[in-house]
Amino acid sequence: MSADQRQDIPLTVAGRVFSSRLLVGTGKYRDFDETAAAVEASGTELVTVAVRRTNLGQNPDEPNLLDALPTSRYTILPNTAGCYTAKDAVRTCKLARELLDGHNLVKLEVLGDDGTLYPNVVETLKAAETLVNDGFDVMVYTSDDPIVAKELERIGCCAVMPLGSLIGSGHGLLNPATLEIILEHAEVPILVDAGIGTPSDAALAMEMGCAGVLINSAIANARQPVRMAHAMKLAVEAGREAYLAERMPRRASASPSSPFAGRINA
Ligand SMILES: CC(=O)[C@@H](O)[C@H](O)COP(=O)(O)O
Repeated sequence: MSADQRQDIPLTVAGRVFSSRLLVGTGKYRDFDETAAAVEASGTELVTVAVRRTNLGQNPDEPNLLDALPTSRYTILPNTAGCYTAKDAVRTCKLARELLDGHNLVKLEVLGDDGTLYPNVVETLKAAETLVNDGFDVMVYTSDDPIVAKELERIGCCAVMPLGSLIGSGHGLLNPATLEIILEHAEVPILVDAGIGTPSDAALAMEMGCAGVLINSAIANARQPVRMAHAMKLAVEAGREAYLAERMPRRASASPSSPFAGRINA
């Protein structure tokens, strides 16, 4: 391997090493059995859970997601879905830390409104700073603004997660140009979070050099979620391989597959 070839180092987030680059959300499934089957088929090791919507032991009389997704097998990534202020998001992360015995890896998302679920970057920056200062390892959902992404990195977030498109929209990567700028300047892992609709979207994000992708709706809302989870696994792996292999250059003109020189009867 020549020195300038891309190296296949595993995904590392805040010192934790993961062999899968696919992160999976746990909302929108029919029940915990379907969640567990899809999560298994995805090959993920990192599963995100909305603390405000999912029972992780807060309600002892109801089914606990951690029985379906044991922490011995999966790293749980509590997220602050449903929080619209920095204050709420920080409180939710502290609750998660208590429920999960001091676990400090969280996914911060502070939303702007119900209609778009677009991140409120002002509140996100505030919450990120508070959480980092309080010892949390913060993976942060944000807009695809390169300046905001860099600022979140400066604050000390361990991974930055720009949206591909709106949460649950399935529109894929609507703005690859800004994602490219974020990737060019990043010194922490960049993972696309939200909007992936189909495996080709996930593969494209990986081909561009994203460290991983987080997918919920495209798997849970597929007609066959378990099958789609497997398809997403393959797409993320293929996209990563393509990134490492480095694609051919795009050319303005045609280039014959077999050379003209030495043609029979030329
Ligand atoms: C599950 C999660 O944490 C969210 O960030 C979001 O739901 C992911 O987006 P999609 O549902 O569009 O994949």
